[in-house]
Amino acid sequence: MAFITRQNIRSLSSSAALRAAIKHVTVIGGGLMGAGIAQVAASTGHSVVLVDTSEDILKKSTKGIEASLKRVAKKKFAEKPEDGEAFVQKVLKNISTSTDAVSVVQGTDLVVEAIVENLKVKQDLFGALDKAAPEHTIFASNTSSLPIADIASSTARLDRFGGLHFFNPVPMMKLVEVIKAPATSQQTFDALLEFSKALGKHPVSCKDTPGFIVNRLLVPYMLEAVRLHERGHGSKEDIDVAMKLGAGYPMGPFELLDYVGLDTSKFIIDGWHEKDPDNPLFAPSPLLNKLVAEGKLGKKTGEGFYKHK
Ligand SMILES: CCCCCCCCCCCCC[C@H](O)CC(=O)SCCNC(=O)CCNC(=O)[C@H](O)C(C)(C)COP(=O)(O)OP(=O)(O)OC[C@H]1O[C@@H](n2cnc3c(N)ncnc32)[C@H](O)[C@@H]1OP(=O)(O)O
Ligand SMILES: NC(=O)c1ccc[n+]([C@@H]2O[C@H](COP(=O)([O-])OP(=O)(O)OC[C@H]3O[C@@H](n4cnc5c(N)ncnc54)[C@H](O)[C@@H]3O)[C@@H](O)[C@H]2O)c1
Repeated sequence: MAFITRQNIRSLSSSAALRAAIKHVTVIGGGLMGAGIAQVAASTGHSVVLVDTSEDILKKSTKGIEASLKRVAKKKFAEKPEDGEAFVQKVLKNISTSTDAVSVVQGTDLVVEAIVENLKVKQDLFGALDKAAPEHTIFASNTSSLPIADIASSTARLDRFGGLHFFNPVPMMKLVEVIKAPATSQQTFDALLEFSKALGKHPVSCKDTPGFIVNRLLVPYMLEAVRLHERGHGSKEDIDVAMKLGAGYPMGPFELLDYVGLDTSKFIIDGWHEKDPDNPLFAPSPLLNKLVAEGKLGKKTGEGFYKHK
């Protein structure tokens, strides 16, 4: 049985206030991840502004969100398709779009950044947003591989900055890694945990260490798969089948690389190579570099390791 103390009441009311606080969410980057995060936040009753660099990209993001919502609705409202259509329209109404991040963050409780995996670009973005966003606004990055503390260093709100690492495809994947950097306040961390739960996700707590939990284990595995293939010790098809049928993974490593995006994969591996140049695991992959140079970025461009419809 828990005793009610003044401190308990204070922390209960502050966590209730935090829960109530995150209503307006700005998602920056309308690509694979940002569109998914915006969709899930809007589906759970948040008011969302999705930001990208052009109207054309935002139109594509909105079309993708609508298609994904229709897949969700088809399952959820199998018996009553008209309720499914109403659900799709209601969720879409919760999302607006903009190309002006600085002006939209003026009315937001939480910024979730999901732009290109490049430290300088992320720092520049957050540096500009920091000057425009209200005091209470929490900043979070969906980075796969960069230290949260390094991204946050371009702002003056280190205590209100954390990591929210979602998984692809966001509407289907239940996990969110919530990252507490050394300067992230407990209140911010709790608010991010609560927000993840409000999205219907399962949060796990992570320290700000390379790759957090999942990518610390997943990236070396993916790297070894590419090396195995480059050494001529297995075709990509056989490696994929082996990991699906032998290890029970839903996708093989080459299918997953195409799904994640080869550009994003290259950013991750190049960044780790730059930090740890003597580690042979992180050495550049001629095969990956060739595909990226040819614009074959995986599922999103129609071709990567495989051709996609
Ligand atoms: C040497 C140099 C090499 C470089 C290496 C560098 C490595 C770097 C790589 C690290 C990348 C890290 C990236 C990131 O930080 C972390 C990640 O996100 S890792 C990715 C995690 N994701 C996965 O592992 C996904 C695995 N796949 C799956 O779980 C499934 O395949 C799937 C995607 C859910 C799809 O399921 P399938 O059964 O295969 O296919 P279906 O099409 O039948 O779908 C099933 C079911 O799901 C519904 N659905 C699927 N997608 C969506 C969607 N986007 N929106 C809505 N609904 C969706 C679909 O409708 C089906 O529903 P049903 O018909 O069953 O009712
Ligand atoms: N792809 C994955 O599986 C995956 C999974 C988890 C995390 N992540 C991380 O999420 C982030 C985004 O990855 P993604 O796969 O969605 O990339 P993506 O290339 O699909 O989308 C990135 C989007 O950001 C936009 N953008 C770039 N700079 C911008 C800026 N300054 N302002 C506004 N928009 C900008 C681009 O136009 C693009 O639409 C990366 O940090 C990545 O590491 C990716």
